[in-house]
Amino acid sequence: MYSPPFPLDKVLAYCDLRRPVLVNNLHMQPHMMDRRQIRNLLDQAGVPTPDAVFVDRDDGDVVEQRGENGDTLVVKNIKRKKEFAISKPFVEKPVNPEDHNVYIYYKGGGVRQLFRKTKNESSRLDPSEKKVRTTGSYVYEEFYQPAECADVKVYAVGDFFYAQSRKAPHIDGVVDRDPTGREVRVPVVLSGRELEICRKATTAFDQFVLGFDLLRGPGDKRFVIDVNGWSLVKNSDEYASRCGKVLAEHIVALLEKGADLPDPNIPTHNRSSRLQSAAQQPSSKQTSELFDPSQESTCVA
Ligand SMILES: O=P(O)(O)O[C@H]1[C@@H](OP(=O)(O)O)[C@H](OP(=O)(O)O)[C@@H](OP(=O)(O)OP(=O)(O)O)[C@H](OP(=O)(O)O)[C@H]1OP(=O)(O)O
Ligand SMILES: Nc1ncnc2c1ncn2[C@@H]1O[C@H](COP(=O)(O)OP(=O)(O)OP(=O)(O)O)[C@@H](O)[C@H]1O
Repeated sequence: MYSPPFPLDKVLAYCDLRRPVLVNNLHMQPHMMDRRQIRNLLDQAGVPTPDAVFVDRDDGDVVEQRGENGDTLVVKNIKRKKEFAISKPFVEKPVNPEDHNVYIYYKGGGVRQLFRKTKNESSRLDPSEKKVRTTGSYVYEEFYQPAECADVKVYAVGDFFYAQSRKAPHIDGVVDRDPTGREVRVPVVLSGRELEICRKATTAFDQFVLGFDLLRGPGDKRFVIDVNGWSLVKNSDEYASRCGKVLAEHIVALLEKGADLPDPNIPTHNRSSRLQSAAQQPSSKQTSELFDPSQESTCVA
């Protein structure tokens, strides 16, 4: 996943013009920068996700908490004539997926605040808080207690799905690390149904390499709760060798299909002038606005 200020528009324009071999569909990236769009894509693809309510304060949504402990959240928008409700326990996720300040609200009171790991801490409990955040836009999702208190992190490389579990950060907020300092992870064998869900998820985003989180809820409930974009496993030789093989085969297959690669026999400065003439063609108007050909050598590097 890219983060601002990475110039995605410029990169997309460059790829449209030069058509390099792309492992992942870059045009899906903008749709992966908003948790609402991510959920919509998953839902459309038939990937199970927890029930959710969206709060869009920029669009005039108003939030009320009802019941003794504010256990029911009601979202209203008079202009749009909409009213939705969700009851605790629920998870409050900022619409920006790069914002990892995800809060879990428990029935009767208490909030577990998750954040990007700092040393060995991943979350903190405020036992008395009952009110949701009053600024910003969020996805509110039903909370499911995970089987074995664990998240399942899935790393897809084509049709190869590697999964590992780790203690869910809301359990006690303490990151378990091995003697090398890596977070403790345990390889997971995915069931046939889980693999089917994984295939649907990668297809939904048209990504060859994709990381996402699977929640094993009560009974046979399975949900995709988070999509992280390009992500690779850091500490598994088994994964590394299979990932390398699958990726290499995929890239060779793409090359055999005939990608429009820059001709390595043309020096970069000549390629820049060729690019300039292409950029000046009327059909490339948008590209030429976004992409400065004098920067091509930098981009290629
Ligand atoms: O998916 P990736 O490979 O891009 O990695 C993500 C994130 O994975 P996620 O999105 O699946 O949660 C990692 O979290 P985990 O999977 O280890 O929990 C996180 O590691 P972390 O917090 O440092 O954890 P530790 O290594 O200290 O254990 C890492 O931060 P950096 O290594 O500091 O960059 C992030 O990279 P980025 O998004 O570029 O900031
Ligand atoms: N609906 C849910 N029910 C139960 N637990 C959930 C739910 N959604 C999220 N969680 C828990 O909260 C954690 C953080 O949620 P999520 O993965 O959506 O946020 P994130 O900040 O994008 O995380 P990441 O660091 O993986 O990018 C999950 O790893 C999981 O433990």
